[in-house]
Amino acid sequence: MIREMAVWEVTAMKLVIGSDHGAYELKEELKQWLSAHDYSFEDVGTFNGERCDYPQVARTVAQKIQSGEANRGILLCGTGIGISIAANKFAGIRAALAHDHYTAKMSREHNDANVLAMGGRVLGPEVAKDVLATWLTTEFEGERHQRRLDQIQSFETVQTRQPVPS
Ligand SMILES: O=C(CO)[C@H](O)[C@H](O)[C@H](O)COP(=O)(O)O
Repeated sequence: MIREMAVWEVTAMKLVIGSDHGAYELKEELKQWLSAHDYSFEDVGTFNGERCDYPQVARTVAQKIQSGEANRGILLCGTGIGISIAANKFAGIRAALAHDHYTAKMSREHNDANVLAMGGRVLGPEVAKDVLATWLTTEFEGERHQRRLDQIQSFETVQTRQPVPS
């Protein structure tokens, strides 16, 4: 059954947010939106518009989720592509690149995405806020989707660069 999350579930969420220079301005806008909606979050940078490397930001956010310091992450770069690729190298991370309301909703209902990736050079701030709000408040459906996530998780135990057994 699909349901929206209860207020206590939303406020208990520990968020971590990070971006590279390509989405620094979007990060600042989204932080204001999060504060206005009573979400608590940690900003791990970048803290200005100077060029930096998105894999480092992805690693910081992924490791905070792995350690339990945060339970959900928001990652932003120019397109959202590189930073989601990097985050998905970390065990237990399900980073979804979302561009609109539908992909944000599906990333939660079907994929239980624990990281939302967006592109600061792709989305305007109002669309990005809608994507974020949707992702934060949509529940995972479980059932058949859990079976598929279990299959994905089983790939994490396979040695890298070895053929994946069928
Ligand atoms: O997705 C990305 C990389 O795959 C991001 O768009 C980065 O923000 C982008 O590559 C940064 O590029 P820049 O020319 O160094 O600004």
